Amino acid sequence: MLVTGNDILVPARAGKYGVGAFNTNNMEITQAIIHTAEKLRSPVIVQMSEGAIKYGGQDLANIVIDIATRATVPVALHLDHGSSYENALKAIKMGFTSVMIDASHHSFEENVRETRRVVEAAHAMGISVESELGRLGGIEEHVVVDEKDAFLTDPGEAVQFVEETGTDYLAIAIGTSHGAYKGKGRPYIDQARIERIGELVSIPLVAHGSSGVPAEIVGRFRDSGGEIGDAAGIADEDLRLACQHGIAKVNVDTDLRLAMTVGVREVLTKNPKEFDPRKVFGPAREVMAGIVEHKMGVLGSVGKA
Ligand SMILES: O=C(COP(=O)(O)O)N(O)CCCCO
Ligand code: NA
Ligand SMILES: [Zn+2]
Repeated sequence: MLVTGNDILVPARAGKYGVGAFNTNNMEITQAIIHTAEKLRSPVIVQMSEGAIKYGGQDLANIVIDIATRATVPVALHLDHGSSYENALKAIKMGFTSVMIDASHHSFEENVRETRRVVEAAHAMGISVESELGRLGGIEEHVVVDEKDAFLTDPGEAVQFVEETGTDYLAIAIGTSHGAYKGKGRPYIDQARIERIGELVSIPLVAHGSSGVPAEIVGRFRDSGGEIGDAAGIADEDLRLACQHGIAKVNVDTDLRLAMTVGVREVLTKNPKEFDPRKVFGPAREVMAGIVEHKMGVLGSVGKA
């Protein structure tokens, strides 16, 4: 059934488990996400970035809304990294049940102002809101402490931000970063900081940049002709621990992008004569479903629907 982000994330925070928020750009990705959620009896968030809305528009949103509405587990459709009040409202008009206003690159005051505007409008329409405080960005080991503080979310500021905006859930900067190159070896996650913020702030917390970039998928990507450098993602153990301390929404896009590409490359390189789209995108759907299944196991959302 199609529900709001709060319907999924408030129980997740209370139950100390995480819920995957997976980005989609087409039907097969959406099916891999929602069908796997149904198979595992897990709630799930399907999210579209502004780029995905540009790419698939209302056509894609309708595919997600239709599959989510008929699903036997709770599914929310979320606007990822909404860049303006106008875009957040447009998404709500398109049928989104959760929206992010990402004003984290502005000053604290400007972020509060912009976020509060979206919260008031979204709440008037029964839609829940994600906002962000802190600078997302991989923290290399060599970064000295005060530079880390300049990037990562300050617990005291988080309390003030939540009070002043009424945001429903909060994306915090804890060392993760977007993409396949999150740091050398095991990327640094500031668990103490998550724990501190989780103690002070009771709303669900959001971890962006949480793809694991699993070595097995990276290996298959290279073996099927893909080119990728020294890729590294967030360790499963770090994610599991973060969900014990208040992280409830866990954003994953890169892992699905890699999985889809591996599925397609493996078919096309092994069967050069193949040109049936079902034989190309079907296997890709299976690889993505495997990624979704693994992630739900790590986050502890299996059986929670
Ligand atoms: O936080 C994330 C996902 O992060 P990741 O790149 O680790 O999958 N997102 O918000 C998805 C859009 C960013 C482009 O990947
Ligand atoms: Na941001
Ligand atoms: Zn993100």
